[in-house]
Amino acid sequence: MIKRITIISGKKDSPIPKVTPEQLFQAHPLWARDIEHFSPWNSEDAEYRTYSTWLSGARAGRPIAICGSCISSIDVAWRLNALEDLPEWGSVLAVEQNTGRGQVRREWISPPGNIYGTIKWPSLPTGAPGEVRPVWTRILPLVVGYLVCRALKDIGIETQLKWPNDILKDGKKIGGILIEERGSVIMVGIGLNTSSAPQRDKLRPDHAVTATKINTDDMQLGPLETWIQLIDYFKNQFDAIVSTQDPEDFLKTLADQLVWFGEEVRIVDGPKEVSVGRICGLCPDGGLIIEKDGIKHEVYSGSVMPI
Ligand SMILES: O=C(O)CCCC[C@@H]1SC[C@@H]2NC(=O)N[C@@H]21
Repeated sequence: MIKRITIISGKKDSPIPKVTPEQLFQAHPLWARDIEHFSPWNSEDAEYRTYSTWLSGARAGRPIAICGSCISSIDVAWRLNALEDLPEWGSVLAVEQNTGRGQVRREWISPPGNIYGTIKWPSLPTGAPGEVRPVWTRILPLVVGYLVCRALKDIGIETQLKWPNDILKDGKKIGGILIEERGSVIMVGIGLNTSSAPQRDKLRPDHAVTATKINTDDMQLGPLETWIQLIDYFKNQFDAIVSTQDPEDFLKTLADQLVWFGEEVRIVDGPKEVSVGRICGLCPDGGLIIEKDGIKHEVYSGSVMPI
C-alpha cells in the first residue's frame, strides 16, 4: 500500500467494496467535508492489484485505506494484510459497516458519519524469557483504551475509560475497541460514535450503558481528519510508553483513571461471588480488582455497570 491516504475500490469479485470519492462525498456531510479537505483524489490502477485506488493530494504520517460500505473494517484490514498490503500502523477506515462487530460478536451499529477504523498494531516487545504472550499484548485492550481517551483529550474531548476498553463521555458510551489476533498479527478495531449513537432499545438491557455521540453544535469531528490525528497520537505515545515504562507501573497509573474508580459498581455476568463491589485497582495482567466485604477479587469477565 502506498504510504498515503487512499480510497480503495475492489475490482470484480473482490470482497473490498467498489466505491468512488463522489460516493463517499454523498455518504454524509462530514465525509463530504473530509473528501473536499483531502482533495484532489487522483485515480490509479495497477493491474496486479485486486482493487484500484484514489490517492489523496494530501499526505498522512501513516498509510490509511478508506473503504466504502463494507462488512467490517477489521475484515478489510485482514484482507489487505493477506495481500501483504498493510504495514504496521497502516489502517483501514470504513465509511459504513454492514456487519460491524463488537465484543463477543455483538452487533456494532455502523451508519455513515462515525469512525470505524482498524489499525495493524506493531509487534510488541517480548516480556520475560519464555513468556508465551508478551505482557503488553495481554494488557493491550487497556493500553488502547487509555490511548483513545488521551488522544481525544488532546482534541479537546474529556472521556473516561470503563474497564476493560469502553470509552465513555459523561458516563455514556461513545466508543469501543475490538482486538483480533491471528498468529503474530494484531488488528485493533476502534469504533467512535462521532455523529450518531444507537438508541437505548438497540442496546442489551441491563448490560450496556446508554450510548451518546461526541459531536456537538460547536464541535464537528470529521471521520477522516480525526482518524489521522488518532493514529499519529497512538504511534507516538505507544512507542513512548513501551520504551520508557514498565507494564506494571503503567497499570498502576491507569487504574485510578478508570471510570468509577473507588466507587461501588455492579459486575454483570462476572464471577458469581462479586456481583457488587468497589473498584480498587488492576492486576498486573489487566484484571480488575474488586473489593467486597474486605476481600479483594480479581475479575476477568463481565460488564462493569454503575449502581
Ligand atoms: O465495544 C465494543 O463492543 C467494541 C466495538 C468495536 C467496533 C469497531 S468499529 C471498527 C471495527 N470493525 C468492527 O466490526 N468492529 C470494530
